Amino acid sequence: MKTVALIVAAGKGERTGATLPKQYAPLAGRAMLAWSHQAFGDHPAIDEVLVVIGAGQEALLAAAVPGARHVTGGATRRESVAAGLAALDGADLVLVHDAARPFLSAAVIDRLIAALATHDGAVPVLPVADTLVNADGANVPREALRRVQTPQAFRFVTLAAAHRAWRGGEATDDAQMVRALGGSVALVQGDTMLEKITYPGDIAAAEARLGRETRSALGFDVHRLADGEELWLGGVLIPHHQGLSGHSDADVALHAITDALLGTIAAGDIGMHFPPSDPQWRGAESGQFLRHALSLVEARGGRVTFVDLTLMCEAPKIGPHRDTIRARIGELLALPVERVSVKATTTERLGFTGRGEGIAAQAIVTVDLPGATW
Ligand SMILES: Nc1ccn([C@@H]2O[C@H](COP(=O)(O)OP(=O)(O)OP(=O)(O)O)[C@@H](O)[C@H]2O)c(=O)n1
Ligand SMILES: C[C@](O)(CO)[C@H](O)COP(=O)(O)O
Repeated sequence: MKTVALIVAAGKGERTGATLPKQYAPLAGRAMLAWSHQAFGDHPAIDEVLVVIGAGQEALLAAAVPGARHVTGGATRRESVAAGLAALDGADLVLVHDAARPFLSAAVIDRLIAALATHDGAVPVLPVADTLVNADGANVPREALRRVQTPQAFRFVTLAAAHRAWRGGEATDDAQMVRALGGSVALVQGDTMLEKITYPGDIAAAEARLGRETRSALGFDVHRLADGEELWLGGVLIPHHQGLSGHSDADVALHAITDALLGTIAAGDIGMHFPPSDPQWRGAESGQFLRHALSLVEARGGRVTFVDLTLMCEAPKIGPHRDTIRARIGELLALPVERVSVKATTTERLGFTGRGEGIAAQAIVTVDLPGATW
């Protein structure tokens, strides 16, 4: 069973009033399209994601979702879906989704796919919460009405046939075409997070719906002191009769901060991203590891708000270098120096640090991230 997600992103987004098509506009730190693309990409039941873009939008797509598979769409949403379907070969199920509905949860995808066991199609819907009137002001009973969202899931052959057979003008969604051909379409529970971004102010409202969360994570590292090595701490070369040896320039402080930063987004550790076995990292400047971790956090719409570093050693004395180290860490993280704390302690001559065999570092990094959990 092959299940494909088709994201239609060929619109102009004219109702937002902005010149940049809305699907490429930044939303909580990344392009709107990237949110649903990742939601599909992360879902175990989705085998492939195809994006339908507007003519000439290749560069915008490459910046939003590097490497995304794509095809060029048409002048209307219906034509864009048809272009996407024509580009698919061998799909069993297809989920057609608006790039303009960025916050797609795995639960919605699950409900849609489950409903296809008994129906030709399935759409997520929400009840109407407002009192409704028609344009003349007469009340319209709302109990029987639902608001229809996307993704809309179908058996591929049914949707392709519905598009081929459609003669009814501009359909506003795909489910009505399938119903017109006699297909059954299940209504499953939608999600308020899936609201479509259409008008000015909708992006700000979506970001507010998403909220923000604060996360803190810990990093810890140790390196051995050795003769004939340079001593780099926090990106600063410290004059000392010994230096640290090990991975890269063995800057134990930057390694601890890098691990903490990776920890805030559960992105593994420094060794995973920069394997010590890889000769290109021998003697390398550790600031680049920290900047890489920062770029991963920023790609998720996160920003660092505070760093607290503790160095554990008998010597050298850290006090005279504290402010230089703080300034360098602040520079690497684009963080005001007031948001970088550097502390040092001896271990009372106990253990390997106490015997002067090595230096240990511990860091806690706090970040502010979009509140999404998918
Ligand atoms: N020719 C079109 C028109 C729309 N869409 C996509 O269909 C979805 C829903 O359409 P809508 O919200 O109406 O987007 P736009 O057409 O871009 O908006 P506007 O009408 O304000 O220009 C969007 O993801 C949009 O990119 C598309 O792929 N091809
Ligand atoms: C497909 C859709 O999102 C379902 O609600 C909606 O019909 C798209 O409408 P638009 O006028 O193209 O924004």
